Amino acid sequence: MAVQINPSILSADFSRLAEEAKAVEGADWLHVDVMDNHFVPNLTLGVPIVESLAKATDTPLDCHLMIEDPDRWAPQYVEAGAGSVTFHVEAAAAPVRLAREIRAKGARASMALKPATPIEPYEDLLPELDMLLVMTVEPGFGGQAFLDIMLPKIRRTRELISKHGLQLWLQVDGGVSASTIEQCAEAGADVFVAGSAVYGADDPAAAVRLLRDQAAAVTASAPWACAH
Ligand SMILES: O=C(CO)[C@@H](O)[C@H](O)COP(=O)(O)O
Repeated sequence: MAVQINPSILSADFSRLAEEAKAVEGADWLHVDVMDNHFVPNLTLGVPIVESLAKATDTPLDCHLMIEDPDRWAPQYVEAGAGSVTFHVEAAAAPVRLAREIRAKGARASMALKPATPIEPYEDLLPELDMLLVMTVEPGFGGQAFLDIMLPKIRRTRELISKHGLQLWLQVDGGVSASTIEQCAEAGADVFVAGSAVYGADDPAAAVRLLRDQAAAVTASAPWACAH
């Protein structure tokens, strides 16, 4: 599979999470935004809800931890049933140890960069990861405008992945929609988180398919595209 679409449940109706998860079955992963009101100025959900969601859907969970002290909490999200756990490098005390622990527990390890965090200092960490997330908005809220000044960072990250011959996925998150997904794909992203563009659509499952088709059309000719 060359591209993946991960609907973000931040834009879903939290009183009907199980139904909202089922509404996007067919998506590659369900993106779960965990916020603690410290690392970001918003509060969402935690381990018990992830545990319930994992039982309510067959779609694997991609948990994005926008929290302080991910070194302590990330392993608990793996135990709760997440198939992929993303921690922020700005918050992690020991990112290499944490990535190894997530992998050892059986999940994919992923690291996120806020918009002002460059990728270059972390080049040597890339082999420790299964996915790198380049935020295309300031983390904390859905429905924000896509930051197109992140496109060069996506491009540079793709170049580093190719330079090292790695298979890790490159995810973008924030303001991803039918208007912006092609630019992200052209820059080298292959995993796309979309909240309002999916859950704001009349037919969320159809929105996922359309976004996937748009991105796939771009990456089909990309030299870095490969089977995951
Ligand atoms: O992590 C975040 C926001 O911090 C995202 O996952 C948003 O939930 C994406 O929502 P849209 O920008 O697609 O509406």
